[in-house]
Amino acid sequence: MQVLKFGGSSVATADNIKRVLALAHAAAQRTPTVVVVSALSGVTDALIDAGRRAAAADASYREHLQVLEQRHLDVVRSLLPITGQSAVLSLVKTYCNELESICDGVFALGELSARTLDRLVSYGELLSSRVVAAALAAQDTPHQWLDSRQLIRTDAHYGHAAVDFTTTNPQIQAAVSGADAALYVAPGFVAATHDGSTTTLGRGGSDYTAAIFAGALGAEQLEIWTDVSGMMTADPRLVRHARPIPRISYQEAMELSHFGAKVLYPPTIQPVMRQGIPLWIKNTFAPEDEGTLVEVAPPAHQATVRGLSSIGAVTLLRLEGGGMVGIPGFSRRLFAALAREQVNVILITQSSSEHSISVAVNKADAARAQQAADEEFGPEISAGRLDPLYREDDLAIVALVGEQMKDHPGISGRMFGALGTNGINIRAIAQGSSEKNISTVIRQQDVRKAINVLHETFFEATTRQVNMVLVGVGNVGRKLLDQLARQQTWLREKLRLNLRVVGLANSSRFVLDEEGLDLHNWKPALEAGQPMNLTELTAELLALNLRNTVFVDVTASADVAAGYAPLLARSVAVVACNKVAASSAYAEYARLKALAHDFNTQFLFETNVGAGLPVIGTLNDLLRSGDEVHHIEAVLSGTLNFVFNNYDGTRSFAEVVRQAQDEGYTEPDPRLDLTGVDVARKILILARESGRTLEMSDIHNDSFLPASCLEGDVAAFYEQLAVHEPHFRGLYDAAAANGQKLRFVASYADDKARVGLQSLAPGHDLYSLQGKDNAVLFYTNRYVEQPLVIKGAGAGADVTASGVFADILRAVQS
Ligand SMILES: NC(=O)c1ccc[n+]([C@@H]2O[C@H](COP(=O)([O-])OP(=O)(O)OC[C@H]3O[C@@H](n4cnc5c(N)ncnc54)[C@H](O)[C@@H]3O)[C@@H](O)[C@H]2O)c1
Ligand SMILES: N[C@@H](CCO)C(=O)O
Repeated sequence: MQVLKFGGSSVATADNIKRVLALAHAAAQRTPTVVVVSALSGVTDALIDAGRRAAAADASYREHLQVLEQRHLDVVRSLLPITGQSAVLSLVKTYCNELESICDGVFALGELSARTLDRLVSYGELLSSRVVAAALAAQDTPHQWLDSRQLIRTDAHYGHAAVDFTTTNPQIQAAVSGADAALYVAPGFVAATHDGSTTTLGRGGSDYTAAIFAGALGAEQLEIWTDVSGMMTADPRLVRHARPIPRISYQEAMELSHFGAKVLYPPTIQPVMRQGIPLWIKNTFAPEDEGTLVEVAPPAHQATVRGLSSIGAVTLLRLEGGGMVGIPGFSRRLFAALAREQVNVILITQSSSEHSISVAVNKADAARAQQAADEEFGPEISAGRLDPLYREDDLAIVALVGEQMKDHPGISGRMFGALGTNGINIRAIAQGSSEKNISTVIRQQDVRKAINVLHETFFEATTRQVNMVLVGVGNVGRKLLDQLARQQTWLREKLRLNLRVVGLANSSRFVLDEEGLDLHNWKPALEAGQPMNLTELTAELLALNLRNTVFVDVTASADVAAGYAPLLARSVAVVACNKVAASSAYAEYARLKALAHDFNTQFLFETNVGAGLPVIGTLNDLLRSGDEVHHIEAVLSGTLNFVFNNYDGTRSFAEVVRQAQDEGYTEPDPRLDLTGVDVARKILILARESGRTLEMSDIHNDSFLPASCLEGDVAAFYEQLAVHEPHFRGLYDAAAANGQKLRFVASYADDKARVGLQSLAPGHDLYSLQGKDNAVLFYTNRYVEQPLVIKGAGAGADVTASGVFADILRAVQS
């Protein structure tokens, strides 16, 4: 004996019912089968709506009932051959006439009682089960229609009646054992009181009907046929990679279904759990899919978290005040007051200080709950011993479910860590001591992000989505996009990162696309984007509320740098090769670092010094391991090193500078390189990263550039370089005469930093630098006689882009 239940979508149309017939027929070949059906999808709601209209003296209920009648007649006509239609067509009409009479009565009285409503909605299942039975008859499949109202006895709690199993079980057993059919069809949801008045078992109650039949008959299994392929690891409407859970315990299934996994009506579990009857959840539209098996003890599995669930539209109510500490009875009074108002409490937390109790309730119940509690505690509130009940709306509950969580340390740590690094604030936490469920209350608007982050953390060790916005698509930005495009597959396969660029901007346009831009063809999307406006870009990005988000600044713009703070404050990581922020006022640099720390995110700018060379990372490692930097000497300008390596008077100084710019070593404005400002910024950043509180004005800059080179624009600057050719030639000749080379050197020692041109002899550590190389010498407590040296290309779009790339990976992997 087995019981199969088909939900509303499985019987929504004639074609769907044909699938049900085939499945039922096949099942009955194997073993006697009871088929329980829901109403056609949408019918229960339509019946409630018709009843309410009638009660509100709105005569339009008649047209609504006609639509319902027509829908059922149409299904019969397309499902059955003409010869088999007449009996069931007249039955449908009879039922619909009864429905109309009930509604006419409601209309006349202007009142819809719970009892009448149950009577009204029972017709949904009566109709659908009769249609299915008639279709079986038409195809000569032996079967018997069972009237659940005569078999399932309940109390008179209309709308949510409680089953009297002592009477029900023998009635079901007698009805089935007395017949010799192999296939039975019964309406779900409906039952009756001892005196025959129709009741219903609560919304979703057809599952429960099926479980009651299965329990009474000691069925070998219960199958719930629906429109998804099992109970999913998370709501598939929220999580694209949600997948069916192959096996799950009754307890876990109950937790998940209580918490919003709508495929199973929670009471369903009880009758089958009592007898250990296996329960399958299967997909009518993909019967070959394995589905979910709910059983006593599913095999242990590596994923200790079995599923995730969420409930939206939650309100948190908090009773707080010194007056409740150590005094028994406050929680009893609170819960009694809520119970009197029929308020269902979804979650409870109380701090061990006993200073506050928080309860989560459905938003629809919140006003009643608040009033009930305020009335109950009126005297204490007036006396100032308790605060008025505090209410916070627009919240949701997100929960991890899994029986094995209790044996594994660190699950809640991973949960809170994953939510925290994504800027999701947890308002309350609840975990029962059985630890089957760890629940967090968060903002409603964070639910999608939270569920996805948690799904990735607990179910998708294989892929983590990273959402990146790149501002600046010049030399470095374009190279970075090339590198990302080339590495995307590798990142997915080796690092399990699905790195997507969801936003791009240059100085004129920006584009955001939640689905990710095509890295091989991003230009058309950017050109079709909106006019660049950083405030709008930031607002739109934050509104998308994507997980693992990184904002990458590859501009040289002070405006863009000024926009980091609001991003960090929402836990968006910032990766900058733009040096403006880290070299701005110390207070700003410190504020951004503190924001990153406080909001559990990253502010990384490795490429600010030495481009792709690991300079800042190495310095941080030295300090973290307890070393102390007391002296730095460095060549930090790729441009100036290139210029002084290539200038020997055979080509003009201006030509060599132009070549550096053409090859992509200079700043967008090359005067920043030639004046030494770019180098001053870099030594300032190194000093700060070494723990010193220096400002730009503390850096002594011995510029070698004649003052007139800075008057006017970049074109005028090149003209002035040409005018001052003898000056540059003089500098070169003086050094060459002594066998020396010109190097623009930055140094830091004794809390003082300076930058300037030096003429270095062959033995000097910085003498033999090639091309656009940089070199940094760190003298520390551990590197005393010989410095720690970092050396290599210090400018160039390719190396810089790879440094930015490394920072992005650091930001999302930390
Ligand atoms: N080139 C290198 O070797 C190197 C090395 C290290 C760091 N950097 C830094 O990289 C940054 C970019 O250098 P680049 O050579 O790619 O410059 P670039 O001039 O080629 O590109 C700059 C990009 O930024 C965009 N931009 C400018 N202002 C903007 C604004 N307000 N809003 C949006 N976009 C804006 C421009 O449209 C352009 O797409 C600079 O900060 C530079 O210091 C460069
Ligand atoms: N313009 C810079 C780029 C690297 O920061 C340089 O030449 O060093």
